[in-house]
Amino acid sequence: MDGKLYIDGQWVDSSNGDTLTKYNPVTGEVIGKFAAASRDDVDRAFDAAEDAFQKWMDLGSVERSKIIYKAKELIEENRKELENIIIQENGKPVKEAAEEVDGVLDQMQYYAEWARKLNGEVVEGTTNHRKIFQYKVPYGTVVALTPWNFPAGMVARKLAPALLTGNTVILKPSSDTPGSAEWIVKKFIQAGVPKGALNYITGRGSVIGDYIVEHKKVALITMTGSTSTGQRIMQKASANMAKLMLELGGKAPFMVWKDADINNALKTLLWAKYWNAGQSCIAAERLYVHEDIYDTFINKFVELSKKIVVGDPSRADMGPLINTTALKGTEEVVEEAKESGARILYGGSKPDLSGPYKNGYFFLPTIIDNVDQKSKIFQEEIFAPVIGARKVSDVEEMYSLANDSKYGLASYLFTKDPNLIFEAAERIRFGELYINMPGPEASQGYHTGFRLTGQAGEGSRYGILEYLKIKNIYVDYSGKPLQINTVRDDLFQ
Ligand SMILES: NC(=O)C1=CN([C@@H]2O[C@H](COP(=O)(O)OP(=O)(O)OC[C@H]3O[C@@H](n4cnc5c(N)ncnc54)[C@H](OP(=O)(O)O)[C@@H]3O)[C@@H](O)[C@H]2O)C=CC1
Ligand SMILES: O=C(O)[C@H](O)CO
Repeated sequence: MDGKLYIDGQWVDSSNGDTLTKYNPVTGEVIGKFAAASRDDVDRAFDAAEDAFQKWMDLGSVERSKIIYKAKELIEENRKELENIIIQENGKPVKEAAEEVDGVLDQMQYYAEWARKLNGEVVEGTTNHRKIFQYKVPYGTVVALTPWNFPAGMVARKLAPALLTGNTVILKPSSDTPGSAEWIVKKFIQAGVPKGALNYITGRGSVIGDYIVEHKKVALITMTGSTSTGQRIMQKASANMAKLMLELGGKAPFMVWKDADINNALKTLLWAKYWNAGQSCIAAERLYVHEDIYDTFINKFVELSKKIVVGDPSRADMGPLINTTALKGTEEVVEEAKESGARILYGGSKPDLSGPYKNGYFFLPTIIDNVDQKSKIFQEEIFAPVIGARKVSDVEEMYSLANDSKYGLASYLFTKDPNLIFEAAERIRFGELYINMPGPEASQGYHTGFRLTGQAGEGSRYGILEYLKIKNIYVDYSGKPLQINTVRDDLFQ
């Protein structure tokens, strides 16, 4: 990581020389420093994005897609470098880092394929010689704010569609993971994105974030992160009525009915809970199991969770939490659960690791039983390898508990009953329901949520259309004198 900003085609330090420090979550050691952008840097990035817009839009989607395909090729050729950065700055185990890069490539391919397929419509006007041309046009300058949990995947998911559709971009990644974003930006530049069309700035959201999202030149803000930050962005963005795409918190219910294929359900739960150490917006956060199979299912889940290997990324099944704040927050939630009478069936603390991993931000897989539906464990996004469990006895109870959440992104159901499958599809109020299968969301699916999970969505035709506005051009080509009822014709005689 060079730790510089990329503004108007130049790699530069922050104009006031300020920097931030990045730590390795596996060892707690310093990885390096990176620039903390000033307001002046932000202004210059917006000016550059605005200046580059017309030319970038005029290039056309086919030429823009060639650049995205090229960037994809460059990422693929050098993918090990990106995997290593993800491992170092996020702490992901080797296999998860490789999987994330697969996802990056898939998204680049998917979005590039949309070139020349995003056409507007010609609509009939009030007479046969009048038409309304509904153009699909880019918004202008897109601000992309990305999180640390998928530090490369989220960057690709925002850059590729924003650029393909002809918008110019200012990317600001999480201060916990600037390295992956910087590396990907370099590949886009190498692939031919012209100066100003893509700008990259770093700096603490709490310091520079308001200034960015309130900026008078922002047209669209796409952000993935916490609901509280999303709400703040929404307030601030109202200053300029920027279009918002906000992918925020989740609290996925994982429902296991009495007729479920237990092994498939357990395998999926191991993934849905421990993938990225529970730090994903689609992570299983609440386990509702039918009473007839509850004890068997939970006991097996505890036994399997004990076998999850943490520590050395080259052999671990699960990595650490992202930083000390996340670790402390998780410890507090578990303590609170204990005090409220819940039972810790397994985990509940840091693992006992030695050597370089001793100071890493690891937390054991943690399963908590006897959890009250109204408790923090069942209501707040925990974002850690911690899950609360509860018995259910009938379907109404299951739907009502599952839907009882302020978040509404992903949900899971395991059953062999076709009636239950179709009924759940109607009754579950979540943007995604995974039935008898694991996630994550596909590039061709629309990743969106109900309630406090946010606004708009990403992926699929619906997601890419979020980056385009509809402009209406009304034309009369009859060549005849106009008849306007409220304007007297005799004025023209
Ligand atoms: N839905 C999801 O996938 C994610 C959910 N989360 C949830 O959020 C919690 C906290 O994580 P955290 O990293 O603090 O998430 P944030 O929501 O604070 O950060 C997400 C992104 O927004 C930026 N940001 C922060 N504050 C502002 C602001 N005022 N204006 C503009 N941009 C801002 C961040 O930059 P910076 O890093 O510099 O603050 C980062 O790039 C997690 O524990 C988890 O519960 C987090 C990440 C992803
Ligand atoms: O935000 C997330 O956590 C990703 O979309 C993975 O599902």
